[in-house]
Amino acid sequence: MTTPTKGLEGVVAAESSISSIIDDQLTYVGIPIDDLAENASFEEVVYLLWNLKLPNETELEEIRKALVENMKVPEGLIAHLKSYDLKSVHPMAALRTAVSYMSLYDENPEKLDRESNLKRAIRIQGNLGAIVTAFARLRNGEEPVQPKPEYTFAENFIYMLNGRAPKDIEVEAIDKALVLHADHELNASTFTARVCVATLSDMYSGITAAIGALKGPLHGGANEAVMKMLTEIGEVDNAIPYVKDKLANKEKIMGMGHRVYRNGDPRAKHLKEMSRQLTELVGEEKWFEMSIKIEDYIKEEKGLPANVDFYSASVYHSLGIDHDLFTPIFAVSRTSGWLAHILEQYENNRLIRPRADYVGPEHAKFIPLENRE
Ligand SMILES: CC(=O)SCCNC(=O)CCNC(=O)[C@H](O)C(C)(C)COP(=O)(O)OP(=O)(O)OC[C@H]1O[C@@H](n2cnc3c(N)ncnc32)[C@H](O)[C@@H]1OP(=O)(O)O
Ligand SMILES: O=C([O-])CC(=O)C(=O)O
Repeated sequence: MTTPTKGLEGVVAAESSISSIIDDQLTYVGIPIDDLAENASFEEVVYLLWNLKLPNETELEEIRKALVENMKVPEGLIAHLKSYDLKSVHPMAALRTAVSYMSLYDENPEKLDRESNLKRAIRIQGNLGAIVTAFARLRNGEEPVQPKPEYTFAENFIYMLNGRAPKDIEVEAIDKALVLHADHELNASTFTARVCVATLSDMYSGITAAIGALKGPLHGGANEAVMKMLTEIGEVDNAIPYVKDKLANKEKIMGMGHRVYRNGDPRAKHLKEMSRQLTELVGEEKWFEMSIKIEDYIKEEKGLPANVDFYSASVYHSLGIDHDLFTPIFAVSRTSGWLAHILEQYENNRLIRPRADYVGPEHAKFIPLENRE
């Protein structure tokens, strides 16, 4: 048996037409992420990822309407969310459970043809937005807000979170963040989703598994951890002593480093600029200034770049979003990518089952219970 590659680093485990990272450049279906971040709405990206082409005007309007329709919060789901211990449960745990619960209301989740799966994908994508916003409101003692038919996905997300009309700058920031987080080749949560559905399990199982993988602080959970770190640092002058201390204790600096990018995550600069603008707008420039100091120091000392999670933290914080909702927002966006990969996996499926290099004891004897220490 060959020696395993720790963490599967550099291992090519699938063919995919959805997104690529080549020479530190990210594309969705061949389109550079910078072009999408500057010009595309989240709905356009969702359509692109699922159909491998940009939508025309009619197709775009159709998918926008279908997503909004599915952002309506089903009564049963609200009742289910209300049954959680809302004050103590983490929203990622709530989301993971709620998506699994959704499958109970699908007439036949095992019907896996593309048409059924595309309908299901719309339902899952829309409902994700509804679950996160409804959960956020319910735990504050507020009733969930239903989506407005004329709004985009990003507009509705903000509206359903805050219960008031979204501001232009909020829509710009959330739409951009949703576009930037939508897909990322074979990251840990997407791989998880593909492994899960490659057993021919259903889409809800794939998304539930993926949410579980995204939740961890080495992956999507890092954005919440970045804000925890910035809050602990408190003031700009404390930033360098804080990270020096962490590095001296062999602790990781959240939002820094990446398995694939060596010279920088191309998504980070868009969020960095958004963070600059938003922190200035709310008069809390310190979060941006602290972030720059940390980014420069870690680049200099460790040669590590800031990843997508780093500046998204100060962006969401400036929008007044609760810190534990940062990763759920990532999940709402990445669901579009997970669904695209699930569709792709079903279309050319083979069970994913690697081998392990056994390093445990050999020729061990069975000891009867009464003789064990
Ligand atoms: C959307 C996303 O998922 S983006 C990633 C989000 N995660 C984070 O921001 C968490 C912080 N970053 C990390 O933990 C890592 O950089 C990862 C998980 C993203 C990538 O990890 P890997 O490719 O496995 O690198 P690994 O953890 O093996 O680190 C390699 C070396 O760089 C160091 N290193 C990597 N990231 C960091 C960091 N953030 N802070 C300090 N040191 C780091 C490691 O300590 C290790 O050093 P060593 O060789 O002296 O032991
Ligand atoms: O690709 C990765 O390993 C992590 C990442 O940046 C993402 O999922 O967006």
